[in-house]
Amino acid sequence: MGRRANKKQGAPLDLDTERRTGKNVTKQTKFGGSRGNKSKTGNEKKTREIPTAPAVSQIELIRKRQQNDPHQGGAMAKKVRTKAAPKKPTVVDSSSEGEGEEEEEEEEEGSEEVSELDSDAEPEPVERGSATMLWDDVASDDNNSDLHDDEFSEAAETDDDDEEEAEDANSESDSDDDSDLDIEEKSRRLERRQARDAELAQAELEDSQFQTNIVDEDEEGDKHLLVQEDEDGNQEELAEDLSVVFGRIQEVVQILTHFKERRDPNLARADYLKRLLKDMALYYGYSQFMMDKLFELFPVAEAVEFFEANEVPRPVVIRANTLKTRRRDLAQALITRGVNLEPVGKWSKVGLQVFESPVPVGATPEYLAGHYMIQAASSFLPVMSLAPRENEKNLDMCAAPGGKTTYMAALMKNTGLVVANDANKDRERALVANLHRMGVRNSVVTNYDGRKFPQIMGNFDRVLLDAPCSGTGVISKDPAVKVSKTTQDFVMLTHLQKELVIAAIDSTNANSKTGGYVVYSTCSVTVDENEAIVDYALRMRPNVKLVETGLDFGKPGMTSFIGKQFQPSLSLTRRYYPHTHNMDGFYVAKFKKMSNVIPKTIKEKRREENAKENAKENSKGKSKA
Ligand SMILES: C[S@@+](CC[C@H](N)C(=O)[O-])C[C@H]1O[C@@H](n2cnc3c(N)ncnc32)[C@H](O)[C@@H]1O
Repeated sequence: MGRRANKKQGAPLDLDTERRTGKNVTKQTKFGGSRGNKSKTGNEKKTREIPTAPAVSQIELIRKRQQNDPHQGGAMAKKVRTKAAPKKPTVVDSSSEGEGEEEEEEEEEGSEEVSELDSDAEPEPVERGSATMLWDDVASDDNNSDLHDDEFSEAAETDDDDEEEAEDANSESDSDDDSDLDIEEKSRRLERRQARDAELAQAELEDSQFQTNIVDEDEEGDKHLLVQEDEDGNQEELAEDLSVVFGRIQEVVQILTHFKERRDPNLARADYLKRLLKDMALYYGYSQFMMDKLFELFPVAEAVEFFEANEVPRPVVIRANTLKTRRRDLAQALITRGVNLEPVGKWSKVGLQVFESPVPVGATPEYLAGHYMIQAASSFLPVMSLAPRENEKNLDMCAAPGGKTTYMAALMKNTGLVVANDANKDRERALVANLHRMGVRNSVVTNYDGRKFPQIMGNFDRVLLDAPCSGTGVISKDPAVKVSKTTQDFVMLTHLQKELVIAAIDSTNANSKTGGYVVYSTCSVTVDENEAIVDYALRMRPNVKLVETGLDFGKPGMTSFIGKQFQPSLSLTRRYYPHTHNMDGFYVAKFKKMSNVIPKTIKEKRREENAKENAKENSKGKSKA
């Protein structure tokens, strides 16, 4: 305890410190910090060093392998990706919230299976990255594995030529015997050469469009854009060296950051951005839709930091259950078991960050006795903002599996009432189990659609709406978000979020002596699920206003975004990011309800005025007639 001096204020231990100390729960992925470093060293030269011919031959060899053995070919493609994908963390716990965590462990096994390229036998990959490794893979089939990197490329380059020369020699010696065959053979060879030349020319053309200022433009043979079409006409970039892609990402980021000085005058900003977004989607494994959507939230350089941070697991944090223990006592008990931990930050009196544990954190006697909840640090924030008080009647509208309900109950010291509602019965099993384990006695579990709540039960002192969301803040936990979300998902989710926030406001009692507050939160970083929803609520319910969240860190909410203008008070809301706060991406907004009367919205007023006007016009018309 107390060994760590260099912490980011407020947030759990920052990534750099963890890298330095090597202590963690947030194990470094090969491509986390080290990925950047590797690419930095290799980057400046790499684009010049990788010669064209081997790269193209490489694709041919892969194709040959795919033709010979489809499974092998598929595995190869996966291997390249696996190399780029971060390794999953070894999970040290399995809480009742831990379904996902089990999956993580399984995924880790899965990724090990295809991850031959990560094995100990891997040659020094730095200079040529996975292109070299692919070569290695191919070369090893030919018992050439003892060649070093440069030899790989040269050998590869000459292999084809040698083959052709040998073919030439053979066919020449045969020519005396059979000149017809000779002509046919020569024409076939010519065709093969032409095809190869065309491929080279195509690669050169594509690449030349993205010569950057950093790369020596006099250098030729800089062929790292190996985009091809597969049989279905899809762009296939699997054979591209991902470390080269990363190098190019860094170059383009540099250019975009110092655009005037470094740009190629023939290329517009939009050209660089298009290339960057495509490269980042490929490198980090996002659908283009999700990459575009998340990228637009940040300035260019910060966007890269965000996507990098999503490749690194967040710290494991536990919350001491003050209904049963004190944080100090809990820490002592766990330290006795060999758990390495310390307070999560000055901002919380109940959080502990776990660095190492010889036992699964979700199976200690203290866990089973309900002395703590395994809970992401970001997940403390909406409850802290809600600040429920003793003897209040409060609602947790979307409560399962209960991380926040149990915290609310603890802050209320098991007094008053917490209605813990969720629309999903299955998820409520975990909620009920957690309430029991944590010794919560002031809660009632309900199973309603939150949108119906004002008709079912109202007059709450405080309402927490931890809304269902796309999960773009928790990509390190659930990488499926990178590819699984579509425009339609966002349309449906934001519609639901709007209805829920209105229901949450309408369920709150503005005349509450102690409260009258609503907290809206999501584990997403998109503006449409956050500021846009809160702005909608302010417009539809002028009887609420935004107030300070009471959280002393976090970035202010956005007041405008890509042509959309939000109310200025949106800056009172708070955003949290993995790359800034080393916690899951999160959003918190706090409303104070001023009146139980819902004033008419501007639209409604206009509609009424129009209706009156129309009625007048109609009656005038009738009297004339
Ligand atoms: C972000 S999770 C809540 C996490 C929870 N607050 C916690 O801290 O453990 C969102 C929850 O909303 C629930 N949900 C989705 N649609 C709902 C609706 N219309 N009404 C009520 N709950 C809903 C989901 O079942 C899910 O459990």
